[in-house]
Amino acid sequence: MIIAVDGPAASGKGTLATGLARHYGLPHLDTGLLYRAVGLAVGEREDGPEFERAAIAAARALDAAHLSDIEALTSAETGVLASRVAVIAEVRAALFAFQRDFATQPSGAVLDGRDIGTKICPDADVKLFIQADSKARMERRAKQLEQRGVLVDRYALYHQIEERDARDMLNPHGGFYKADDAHLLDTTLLDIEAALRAAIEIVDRTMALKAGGDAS
Ligand SMILES: Nc1ncnc2c1ncn2[C@@H]1O[C@H](COP(=O)(O)OP(=O)(O)O)[C@@H](O)[C@H]1O
Ligand SMILES: Nc1ccn([C@@H]2O[C@H](COP(=O)(O)OP(=O)(O)O)[C@@H](O)[C@H]2O)c(=O)n1
Repeated sequence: MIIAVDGPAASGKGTLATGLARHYGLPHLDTGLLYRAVGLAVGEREDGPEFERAAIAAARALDAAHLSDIEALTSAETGVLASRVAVIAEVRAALFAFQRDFATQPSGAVLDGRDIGTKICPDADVKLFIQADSKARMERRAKQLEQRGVLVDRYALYHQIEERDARDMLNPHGGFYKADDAHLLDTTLLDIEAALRAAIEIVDRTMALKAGGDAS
């Protein structure tokens, strides 16, 4: 079984993907980490040919060693860098095979990101599109960073998230929209347990329908 989980920044897709992977005993790939690793490798530079060249080279050279510094990878600044490298078609192409191979391993898999249901796994068995209102998402991300001891400027964080969401939605190579066959799950009013229960229900119902069973 392949489960695709997409959604905007801090909507809770990683938390849900982790929970679904645990529930169904599937491996999980957080594809945002790949873009973050490329962004981190390039570092702060102005947009332009040099930035593009460095990003493409970093994407082609990416390996597991680049995914270990979780603190640097998950910072809000690295998130913005990730969204800047993510608009480069060659970067997305360089990361495609790794994601596709992960998705199609015999065990099945859960992947979360922006384009899993549209581009990486249009054939996924179950697609979830996670949504939550932007204030809730900012507050969740702020708390997540504060728990790690990061000093958070909520005003700046809100704008970083908005900037990133806008870039992702307009990304001509990104595929960041809800696939027609994706199930929308709004987690604004759900805590983590309730959101996971709802996601499991969707997966079970979808798989039962596929098997020709009656899930009602
Ligand atoms: N339904 C929820 N209610 C409250 N907090 C949540 C919920 N889902 C996730 N979180 C918290 O919000 C933060 C961001 O969640 P995460 O799964 O990393 O988002 P994403 O992968 O979409 O960026 C984490 O600290 C997580 O524990
Ligand atoms: N499948 C993916 C995953 C991430 N990304 C890009 O990488 C950035 C960081 O993704 P992420 O999933 O780690 O970010 P959060 O939603 O966790 O904040 C996104 O803002 C996108 O620009 C992408 O283009 N495609």
